[in-house]
Amino acid sequence: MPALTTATLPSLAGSLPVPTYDRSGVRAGIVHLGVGAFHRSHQALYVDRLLEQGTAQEWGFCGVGVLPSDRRMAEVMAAQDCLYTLVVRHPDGSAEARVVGSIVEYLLAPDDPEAVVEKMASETTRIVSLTVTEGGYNIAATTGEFDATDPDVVADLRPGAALRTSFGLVTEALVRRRDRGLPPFTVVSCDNIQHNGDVARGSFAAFATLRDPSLGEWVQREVAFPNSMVDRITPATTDEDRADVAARFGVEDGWPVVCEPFTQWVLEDRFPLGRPPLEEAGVQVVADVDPYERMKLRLLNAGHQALAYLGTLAGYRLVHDAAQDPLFQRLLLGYMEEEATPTLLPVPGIDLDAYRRQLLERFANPAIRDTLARLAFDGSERLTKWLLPVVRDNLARDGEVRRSAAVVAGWARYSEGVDEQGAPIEIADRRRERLTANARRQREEPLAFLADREVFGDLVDDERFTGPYLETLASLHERGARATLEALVGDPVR
Ligand SMILES: NC(=O)c1ccc[n+]([C@@H]2O[C@H](COP(=O)([O-])OP(=O)(O)OC[C@H]3O[C@@H](n4cnc5c(N)ncnc54)[C@H](O)[C@@H]3O)[C@@H](O)[C@H]2O)c1
Ligand SMILES: O=P(O)(O)OC[C@@H](O)[C@@H](O)[C@H](O)[C@H](O)CO
Repeated sequence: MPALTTATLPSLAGSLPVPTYDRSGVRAGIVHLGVGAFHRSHQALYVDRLLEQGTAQEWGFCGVGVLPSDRRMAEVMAAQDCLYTLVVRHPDGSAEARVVGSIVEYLLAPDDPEAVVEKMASETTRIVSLTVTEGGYNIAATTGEFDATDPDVVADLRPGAALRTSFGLVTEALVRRRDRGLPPFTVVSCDNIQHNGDVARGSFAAFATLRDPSLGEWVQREVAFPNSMVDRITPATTDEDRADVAARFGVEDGWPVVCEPFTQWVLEDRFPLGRPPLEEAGVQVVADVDPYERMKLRLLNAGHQALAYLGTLAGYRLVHDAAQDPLFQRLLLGYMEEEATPTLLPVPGIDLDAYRRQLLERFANPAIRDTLARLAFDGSERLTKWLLPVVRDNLARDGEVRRSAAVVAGWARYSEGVDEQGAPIEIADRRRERLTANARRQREEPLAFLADREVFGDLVDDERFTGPYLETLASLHERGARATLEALVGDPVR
């Protein structure tokens, strides 16, 4: 079976679509930091479509791995000439795939930070895009301030340091451009954060200010950070996925990507140095992304949080298994309709009822085999940024918070690190030690988990929230997740 490389593309063309454009003529006008599953199922595919249409030769990607853990990706990228297979899986079990060619270079920053900085500083780079996860912006959960105490950030501020962080690399590249009389590139965050462009601006400007206050002002003033909403459920690739790609499409790919059919990208049009004609590939280019972001983060991503912890406690491990359970469908629909939706802004062109129902179907897609563990990863960076804003908005308007409180109580119970059968739960969270220590005290001190003000702010002081929270937590301890949910969600799915 042929391994995926430029040389084998012609022989693969009979089994699946491969790039028909001349990749050697594609220039990397975009440097992307954080080439993981999502970048490869989403942004890289949109540009791949444009390359097929012949309208983006200046806009290929140079991928960058910022962390040492990106070494495996660097090896696969090197072995496969940056090519990979993207597999779209439908609920009926059918799948289609294509080989994506829009990433034309890849650099691993820990091996050669200077090469990464020079790539971004070069005149041909006009956009730097990011999928570095919610934690990648170093924003403290409750203060919303940049965390300058992070050891890697501190190291990157030392003159002459081998740069380790996105902040260090991007800022150094901006300084070089400024010194060379080149305009700054546009920075596009594609992470799941409300106002992701504004948050990126805040973090990069805060880091630049630590280097030199006038540099921080310059970043604030001169660098464009458009906001974006991005959506496509993309699980982590498994060995079964690799075997499936080999069996179905006859190609040996070291790191294919699997995703759902749905995809959406809503983007603000602030690109002083230009951009690819993304609307020709299906991107919605709008003046204000805020309503779209809010809708997606509060319905989809907070909905994922509702499945992650309570679903695991109820014995599920895969997202679709939990999402097909009528109890969870009622929980999700009730949360979305009665708690999240009243906190949304009007969303142009979107029928929210249809959107919610489509979400339930997307979650229930059995072909994706997404894991609850992926959704539960780093809950202190996710649940806090997606679900807690819904709670705070509802408390401000005297709205409903019962289901949100149950989800937080589910997270508290989950953080004890032992499931209802006594088996260990692996807590993967940067604040793991604190979270588990607090959770393990809560049988004696029921508010111990919620009292962590760095994570929850002053929610612990509001009885309208602590009331349903404590009730659910006690029920989870006494009766378990299923019985708790049965008592919580009454209405059948309409
Ligand atoms: N997977 C999805 O379904 C999906 C959908 C929409 C948006 N997103 C966004 O994309 C992000 C990445 O998701 P993914 O599925 O590609 O994950 P992934 O684990 O496959 O890849 C994450 C990448 O980010 C890098 N990274 C992590 N922390 C970093 C840091 N502090 N500094 C620099 N780089 C860092 C990793 O090294 C890796 O390259 C998510 O956190 C989310 O914000 C994901
Ligand atoms: O990727 P994260 O860690 O930000 O969040 C986990 C999931 O909720 C997320 O990846 C969704 O699958 C995605 O946002 C769908 O577009």
